[in-house]
Amino acid sequence: MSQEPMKQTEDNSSGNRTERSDESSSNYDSADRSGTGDQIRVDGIRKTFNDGSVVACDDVNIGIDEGEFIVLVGPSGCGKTTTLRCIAGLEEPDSGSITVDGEDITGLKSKDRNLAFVFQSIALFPHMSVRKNIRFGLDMNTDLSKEEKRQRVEEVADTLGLSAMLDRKPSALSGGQQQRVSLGRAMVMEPAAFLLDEPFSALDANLRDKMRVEVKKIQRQLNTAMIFVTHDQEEAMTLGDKIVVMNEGYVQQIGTPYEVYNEPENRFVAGFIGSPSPNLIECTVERTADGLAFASDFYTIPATEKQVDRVEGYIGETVIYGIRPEYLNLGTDPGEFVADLDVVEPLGDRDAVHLSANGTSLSAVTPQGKISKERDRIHVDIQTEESWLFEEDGTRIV
Ligand SMILES: Nc1ncnc2c1ncn2[C@@H]1O[C@H](COP(=O)(O)OP(=O)(O)OP(=O)(O)O)[C@@H](O)[C@H]1O
Repeated sequence: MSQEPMKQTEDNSSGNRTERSDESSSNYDSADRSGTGDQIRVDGIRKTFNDGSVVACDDVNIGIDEGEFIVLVGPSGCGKTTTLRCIAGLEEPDSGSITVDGEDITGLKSKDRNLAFVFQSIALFPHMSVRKNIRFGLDMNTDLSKEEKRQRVEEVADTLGLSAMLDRKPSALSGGQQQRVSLGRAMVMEPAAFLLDEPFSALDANLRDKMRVEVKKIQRQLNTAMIFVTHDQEEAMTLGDKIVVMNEGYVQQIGTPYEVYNEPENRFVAGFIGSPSPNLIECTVERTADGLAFASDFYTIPATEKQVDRVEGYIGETVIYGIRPEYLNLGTDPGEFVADLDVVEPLGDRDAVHLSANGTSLSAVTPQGKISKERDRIHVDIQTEESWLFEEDGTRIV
């Protein structure tokens, strides 16, 4: 999707406004955020590489409550890992600050931050037992007594279901068990927060699903904040209490999974979250005998009451009409328009139905088996109340 990156301008987890990045300054006001009670605050982080020619992330503002599960999600290269590494102290930001429990930790070394980083690759010590692997950070960074360390390791092993495996070497564990040991190494340090960078990317799909549930359960149990990076929007939706959607270095929206799914603040978020992707249809705003409508290549979609008020000023202009696949009703007779049936793709309990209407590709989702693959033309209705409208540059209108 060709689109200018947009930057977040107002941190409000239920709805951030966005503006185009070519506008020079952000109206973000850190004073607005004082007293938010966030345990961790990322304020205005910018990080560039190669003498400033690569902007990895910019103007990143995130507040994380105690015990909150935050997921940074976005396409490859959008700046998620760099943001996480700045929080961890593995990269030094060009500007901005990071605060934990009210203390500015921006200048602290990684080891002094009391944050535990769990990497993409598992990286256990192969010659050490599970027990020693888990205890490693305590041996290196604390002067706890032997008994205190034993107790902590055993508690963590118990939480992770590793008690029976403490004397095994990592090679005698499955991939999922190894990943749990690496989580155990972080947990034993009792950090203020866990930072996880695509920790399940090396696991097969089934195990990844299981680990997601486990990590979420463990996080609930510990009630410790977690900042989790993934490029997988489905993983973000299942794990996050709050999701931070990033693109081209900028935060696009921060919200709960339902907020980013139901009320995307710009065209990028609309297109990135949800599978199959929503229909984003180019239309011209027109005045009709009945009011206002959006003329596409295949159908003139009437504006809803809510939309009429907002699009008066757009008559004659191009807008993007967004509608999720589940809000196209198929097989209604007579239907608002007719489309060609291209492919029916079984998803399990539902089918994704791919259509074309006068050259425009559309997707719908129907209950399993509702639409026969044998049909070639199909009537379609749009549940217009569920639609979004964007300006051509991607800014949400209504
Ligand atoms: N050490 C570095 N030197 C130069 N450029 C870098 C460096 N680290 C990251 N970048 C660049 O910064 C941008 C953001 O990278 P980053 O790794 O943060 O993205 P990401 O969203 O985590 O991507 P992925 O999902 O592929 O890991 C990319 O263009 C990347 O090439």
